[in-house]
Amino acid sequence: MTDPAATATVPALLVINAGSSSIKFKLYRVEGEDIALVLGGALDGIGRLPRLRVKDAAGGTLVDQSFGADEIATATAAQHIIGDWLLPRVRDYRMIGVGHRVVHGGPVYSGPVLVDDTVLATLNGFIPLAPLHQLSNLDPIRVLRERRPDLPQVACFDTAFHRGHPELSERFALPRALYDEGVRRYGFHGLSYEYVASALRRLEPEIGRGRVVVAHLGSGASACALRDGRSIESTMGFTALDGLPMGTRSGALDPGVVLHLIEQKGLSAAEVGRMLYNESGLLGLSGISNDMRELIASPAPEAALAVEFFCLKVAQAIAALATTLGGLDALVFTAGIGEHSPEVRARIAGRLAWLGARLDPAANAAGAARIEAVGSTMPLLVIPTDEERMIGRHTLRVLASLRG
Ligand SMILES: Nc1ncnc2c1ncn2[C@@H]1O[C@H](COP(=O)(O)OP(=O)(O)O)[C@@H](O)[C@H]1O
Ligand SMILES: CC(=O)OP(=O)(O)O
Ligand SMILES: [Mg+2]
Repeated sequence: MTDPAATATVPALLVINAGSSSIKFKLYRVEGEDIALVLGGALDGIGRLPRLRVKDAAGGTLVDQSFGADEIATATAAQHIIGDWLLPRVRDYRMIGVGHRVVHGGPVYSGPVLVDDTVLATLNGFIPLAPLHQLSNLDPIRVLRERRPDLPQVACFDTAFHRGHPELSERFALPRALYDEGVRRYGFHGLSYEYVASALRRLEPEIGRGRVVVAHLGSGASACALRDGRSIESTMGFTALDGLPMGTRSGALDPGVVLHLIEQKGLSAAEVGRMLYNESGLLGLSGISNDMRELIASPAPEAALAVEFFCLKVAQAIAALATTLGGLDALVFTAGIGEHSPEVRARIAGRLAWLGARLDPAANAAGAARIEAVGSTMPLLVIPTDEERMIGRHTLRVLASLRG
């Protein structure tokens, strides 16, 4: 029998976006300098309600399978399930490499990089700066390096798009030496913002050249000021804890609270970390859920408070970023909440009415690409993000540069 791998000639690459409770993956066919989606899936609810869903490029379901919590209790177990499912599918292709989302590239990386031992060791050093993400991001790289050492792997960073921020956006008001040691505002969700900036350039080139704030509202949430498609400032800082309140993360906080928790309440650093990363945000405020859908549906006043708090902080952040930009030519919503919640978009836009933002309720409810009303001083847009496609594009470029 012929080994299909020996006959497979169509080049393809795999993209992995591994998070704390989910692993997303996409397989792309390489077509010259572009990539075309073959299939994409996610295994989420790891350790709770694991569910593997995979769709083909046309949106047809290839797999929708639920597992017991103890069947897929860890990210490693999830990787094995995905690997076993993918293996016979990727055999039809000539795999040229794998691209990964890595959340923290620290001060070292301002663009995607081919992974080798030195890169991996450097990225390991950033694990404490992104405790919810970095280890999960690096784990599949390590496993694949063992199983397929011949396959080039490319790390693409959430921080890279924000490198080159003006000094004012990068600094904390802390002693200067700390900045030199790397204690800076890095910013995250950069792959998402880079994708949105490229989509804006394609869909609305004039808007793309202007002063735009993009609100990436998902499990993690941040906002970014873009000028001419380049990042000028982000609400996230040294870590992905800063800025907006998130599903389980506090967002910006008076640092005195941290001192209080340690000095007066006797919490250890690990306990404070757990509180700020896992027990705060929408979950902490509501005491009910970290999921915006559940909070919007809930009649509990605590849920309503959490939703309103979130929307207020997002609107405040947008106004602050508009100040950095010296004006606002457009506002873009993206990621899970930004793309799918008309309610949240309406509340945020409502709080920005003083800036002249006006939503068209019907377009907003329909999730249209342009949701501003006639008379709005600025376009309001919904652009679905695609971190995986951005990773795929970067990966292809890095692999092409290797071939010279
Ligand atoms: N229809 C919706 N209404 C409100 N929130 C939603 C909706 N759909 C998804 N979400 C929110 O989006 C979040 C996930 O966003 P996503 O960008 O997929 O996050 P991540 O990729 O960081 O895990 C969920 O926690 C959920 O709260
Ligand atoms: C950096 C970050 O917060 O990522 P996510 O939204 O995927 O958790
Ligand atoms: Mg995300």
